[in-house]
Amino acid sequence: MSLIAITEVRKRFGAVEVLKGINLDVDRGEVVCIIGRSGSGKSTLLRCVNGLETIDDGSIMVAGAQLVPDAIHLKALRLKVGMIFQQFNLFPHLSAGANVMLSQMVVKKTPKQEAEAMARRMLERVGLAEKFHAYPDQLSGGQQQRVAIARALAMQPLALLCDEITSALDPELVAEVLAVVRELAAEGMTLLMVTHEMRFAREVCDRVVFMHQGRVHEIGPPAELFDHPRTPELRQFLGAHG
Ligand SMILES: Nc1ncnc2c1ncn2[C@@H]1O[C@H](COP(=O)(O)OP(=O)(O)OP(=O)(O)O)[C@@H](O)[C@H]1O
Repeated sequence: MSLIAITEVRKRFGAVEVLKGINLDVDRGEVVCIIGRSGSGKSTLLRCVNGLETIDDGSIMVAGAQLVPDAIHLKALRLKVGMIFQQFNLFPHLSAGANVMLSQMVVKKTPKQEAEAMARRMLERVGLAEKFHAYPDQLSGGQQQRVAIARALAMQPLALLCDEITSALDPELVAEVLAVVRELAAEGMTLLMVTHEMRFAREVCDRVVFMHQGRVHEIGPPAELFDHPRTPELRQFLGAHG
């Protein structure tokens, strides 16, 4: 059974249908990258999987449970699925360690000592063991994003959703964040990522989804999509972003 099963999902904002019947299954341990032009619905799809947006039609199952948009189910969902955004969203008045501890203590009710031990382990995992007491404004953008990854990992999610997590970074800081994601992929973490990093998508992901105008336009292994695009829309997209 797939870890994430998206079936015939439709979503509209007012008169505009942004997702027009999306079908996508993500298996445990699979790394799936979503690519596509601005406005094709990539972020909206990820936000639907995390329950940040409700869907108008279709179904989303995570680990066998139907996504139901009420408070109790959303809390359970967020324990299963972590999300990392373009903006790091760290609390500026809290240290890196406290940022990683907070959601564990608030959402999972983890005791402080345990949350701190987990925060130390997760900061070490993203290469920031020595930054436990540093505040966000003392960290580079790449380091802040790695703290955000540590925070998501501390919740021990079954899958991580990543929405253009390197887009707000200076080019020289992109590699350190992608290196962390690469390690997570190698360790077997299930990842569903929207990315503009085509080289990363080619090297790391198992399957690529090309979204176009609210639909899955092409899907397959990276070598297939990047080297043998079947549709003019994907050829044109790759021509502009290759
Ligand atoms: N909350 C909202 N209210 C109204 N329209 C929205 C909302 N969120 C997204 N949209 C619209 O839905 C469409 C798809 O947006 P979405 O952000 O999912 O695209 P995207 O493929 O992720 O684009 P980008 O690469 O620029 O992030 C766009 O036309 C956008 O303007």
